[in-house]
This record gives sequence, C-alpha cells and structure tokens, in this order.
Amino acid sequence: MTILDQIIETKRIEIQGYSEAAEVQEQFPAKTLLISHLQERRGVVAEIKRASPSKGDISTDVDVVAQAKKYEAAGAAAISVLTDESYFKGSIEDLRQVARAVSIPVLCKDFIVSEIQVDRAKAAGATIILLIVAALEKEELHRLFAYAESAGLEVLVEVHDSEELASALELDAQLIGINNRDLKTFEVSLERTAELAKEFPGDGKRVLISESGLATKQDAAFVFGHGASGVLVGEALMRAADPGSWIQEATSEEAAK
Ligand SMILES: O=P(O)(O)OC[C@@H](O)[C@@H](O)c1c[nH]c2ccccc12
Repeated sequence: MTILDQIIETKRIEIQGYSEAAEVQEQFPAKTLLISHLQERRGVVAEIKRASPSKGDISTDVDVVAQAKKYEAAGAAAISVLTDESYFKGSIEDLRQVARAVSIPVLCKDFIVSEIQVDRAKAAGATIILLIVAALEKEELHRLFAYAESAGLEVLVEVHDSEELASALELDAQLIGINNRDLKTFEVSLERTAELAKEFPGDGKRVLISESGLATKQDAAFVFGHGASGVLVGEALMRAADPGSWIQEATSEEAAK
C-alpha cells in the first residue's frame, strides 16, 4: 500500500467523526482571487507546514498567524495551510487563525474525499480547496469539483502525470498544480513540471502551479522558465530565516532572467 493510499484510508475513517458545519457562518476578511493574481503575474503560494510524512517534523511550534502575516507582507499570491492532523500535524484551527488574519486567498491543503470536508474548509475561511486527481475516482473528482465551485471556492487540481493532467483539463480546471513529488514514492523531480508543462494549453485561461521540492530561488526560476505561473513552497519557507525575502526574490524580475 502506498503512503497516499494509507493517508486516504485514514481520512475516510477520520471524516466519519466530523459534524455538519454550524448554521451561522463566521465572516472572514474578504479575500482576493488566486487565478486573477497568477494571470497577471507570477506568484508564490506560501505554505504553513509543521511536519510531513517524507520530512518528519519541520516546524511543529510555528506561530501560524505570524508566519502567514510575513507571507502576506512579502507579496505571496496565497497561503496554503496544511490541515491534515495525522500525517502533517496541521489542523482546521490553523486554517481558521490564518483566514482571520490575512486578505489574500487561503488554500485548505488536505486530502479531500467528501463534501463535508469542503463545507468544513469553507466554514474555517478557506477560499481555495485542493483536489488530488490520484486520490479520487473520476466520478468523485467531478462531483467534488462541481460542489466546491458552486460553494464559491476556487479549486486547485493536483496532477502528477499526463493522464492526470488530461483529467484536470477535462474538468476545465483553471488552477492546475503539478506535484513534483510523487505521492507514491516521495521522489522529487522538477523535471516533472518541465515535462508536463509541454502538454499544458497556453490559452491564458488556466494557470500552472509547480508544487513541492522547490528548495531555492533558482529552483523557482527554473519552473517559471518552463511555463509555471506559480510555485507552491512549504518546507523551504518554513525553514528560511527570512521567508519574506525568499518570496520577494523568487518573484522579482531579476529572478526571471
Ligand atoms: O514542502 P514542499 O516540498 O515545498 O511542498 C509543498 C507542497 O507542494 C506539498 O506540501 C504538497 C503538495 N501536494 C500535497 C498534497 C497533500 C499534502 C501536501 C502536499
């Protein structure tokens, strides 16, 4: 059984304990749209990641609000918050705290397999959810995508190979993430982005976000040079002494050359 299968199995059990979202929804500060930012200029989706199955503990006692504010002040395009508890030591509370503190888009980074998770993400202030093609049956993917869109959320559809990319295009997804990390083996290669970007329609309607394993600003420059409009960065920002300057430098005009 792969780690992804294992995570999904845990998740399906976990969500049985979730209760319906409260009737009265909390009002969060208004958020911008990630698609609009990335259609205009390159951007960093900066992640709050306490730990991961591949790296173990990264920054378990991070002050999530302070970290999110640093990301926002540096011009991040959005903030991704890992909410999975069992494997990433995150929580829906982390997401809620961040959503209360910023006005850039907030991504609920989790393994979504059910509508109840979409409701819960929205109730905690997320404006974007992640759907991982490799984790879902085709019917589930279509159903959850339509459900999230009708709830007014943006959807980042994550792919890892050509077949999955074709599924994302069939959905007409606007935000498509190419995960450089194989969730089955943990292997990371930025060539994934370079290769799959060739099959990405440059129609201006959709944007490509290169995810995972971007350790340096040069790595970001590499994937931007191969057609990515955005990068999703977790570990490097969590470990950076100054995450703000990492973001600024990675998206500066200079880095484009
Ligand atoms: O820490 P990194 O290597 O910069 O990766 C960030 C992000 O891409 C990664 O956390 C991620 C990408 N897709 C996911 C799906 C589920 C959980 C986590 C992820």
